[in-house]
Amino acid sequence: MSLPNINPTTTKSWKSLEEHFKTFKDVHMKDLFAKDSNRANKFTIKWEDFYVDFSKNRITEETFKYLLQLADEVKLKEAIKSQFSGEIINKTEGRAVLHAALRAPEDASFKVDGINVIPEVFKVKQKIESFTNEVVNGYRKGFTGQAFTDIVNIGIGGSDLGPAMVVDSLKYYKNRLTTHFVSNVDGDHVNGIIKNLNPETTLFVIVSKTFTTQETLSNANTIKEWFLKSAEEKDIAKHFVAVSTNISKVKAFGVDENNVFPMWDWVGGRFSLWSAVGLSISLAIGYKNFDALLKGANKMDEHFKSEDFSSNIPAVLALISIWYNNFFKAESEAVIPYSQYLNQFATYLQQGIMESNGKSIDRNGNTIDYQTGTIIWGEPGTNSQHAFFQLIHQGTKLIPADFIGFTTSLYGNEDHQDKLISNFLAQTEALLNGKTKEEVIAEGTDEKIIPFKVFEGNKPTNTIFINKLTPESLGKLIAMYEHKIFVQGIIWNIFSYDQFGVELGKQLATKILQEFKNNSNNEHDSSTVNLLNYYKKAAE
Ligand SMILES: O=P(O)(O)OC[C@H]1O[C@H](O)[C@H](O)[C@@H](O)[C@@H]1O
Repeated sequence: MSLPNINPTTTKSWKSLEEHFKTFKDVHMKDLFAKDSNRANKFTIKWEDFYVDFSKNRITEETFKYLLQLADEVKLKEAIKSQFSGEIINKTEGRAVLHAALRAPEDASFKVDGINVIPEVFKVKQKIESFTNEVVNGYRKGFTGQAFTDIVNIGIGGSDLGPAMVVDSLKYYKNRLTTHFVSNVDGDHVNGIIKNLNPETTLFVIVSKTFTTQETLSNANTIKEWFLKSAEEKDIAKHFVAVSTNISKVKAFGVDENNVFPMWDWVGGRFSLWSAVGLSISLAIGYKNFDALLKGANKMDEHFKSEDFSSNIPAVLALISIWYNNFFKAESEAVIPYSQYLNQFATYLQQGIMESNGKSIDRNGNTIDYQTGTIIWGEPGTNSQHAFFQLIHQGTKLIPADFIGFTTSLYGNEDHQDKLISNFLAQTEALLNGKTKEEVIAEGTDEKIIPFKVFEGNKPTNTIFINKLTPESLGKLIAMYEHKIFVQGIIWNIFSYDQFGVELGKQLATKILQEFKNNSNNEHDSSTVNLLNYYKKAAE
């Protein structure tokens, strides 16, 4: 079996969707709701502690039927099987894509080159667990015999965004340790963090799948130098641990062999928080909570693998997004969590979604003539209501949005929770219905400003209502978006698991850095030459 290779625009369902779309331009969702009192029930999926209402979309049963046909025609079922069976679906890098194996139960089997990887996964999980317990309980000590108080995760991209987002999102569950994240090569980032730290009680977790990333190695070296101002070389073993596939480079850096947490090339960086890359998560909230996060993701994996596409949450969300991206030509999508703790969620998703599906070459190596990768952005409600919601409500662009909310608040403050959720519900209602000219007039509005107060409505949203923000529900939510990414990559017929687009800038930066060092000049365009000279002069 190999990954299907079908240009979506050549399918029957795509043609049906094109025709169907022509009849759809003037359809207002308000009328669809008026016509069918059962619409909300028809377009809602209830699963475990998730309530996913996708009825506030510009779709009818006919649209949904064609979208589901599209999933069949591009052979989505087969593609899911290919992924879960450990096939080399990341063809351009010659790798399997098995982040789902990281959260599978011990009796599962995920084979890479005929070998089940689960025993190896569990060996590392056990190492994460015992290491976490030793640090959290204060048994593992620093070079002056004190327990650790602070953890610093040094990594970037997938080695930073996932752990940073989860630690922040689950801070309600945090233990006595304080976790920091250093990612940017901007020296102000690392210096700003270490200046407040005590080297005697700080544990550094260097996370880099390749252990060649400029930012991470620079930050790790800067921290090592700072550490050695108060400690000796032999103390490094007590304070530095590393997560990587590149064991020899880790050792060369000075990390003790026992402090290396391996990962595997069948885990993509942006899908790696479930591996030892999530060590900082485990340290911050305890292993049990980390494991619950994994269990949640595993439940979503099972749902995605086995559920019919018509009630399969990631598949449905992916298909609806295709409808807007490829037919309505929507340029971006917003993710609006009604939880301040999910502040970093959209930033995290940006890497997952845009690094995976920001591709313009299909699986045959040909240039694509349809739109792929959605642009993703967002901020928590209610803050975002007071910032960019104006444009979603009354701007010229169509911005489909996912609204994510929790029925129960963590601290149980009902007054705030009712206010939060009334906003959560009111916004999607307002985006759906808008406000007509007649309604504006009826409010006694001054005639001169009537047009400015009209809301067209008809703005699509998905409501993802979850019982409570817990490690398990967050695991489900993240995995939901991971699978949405997969489905869209399959439909667009692209390779979602490489990221060659980030290489060129890195190569040129290395060249320019060399020029700074040698005080030499390579050939550049005139703009870059001017900028280089401007910087050199300023830095003199
Ligand atoms: O974990 P590392 O090997 O240090 O890589 C960190 C990041 O850098 C690269 O530029 C990739 O674009 C990311 O996908 C990756 O997560």
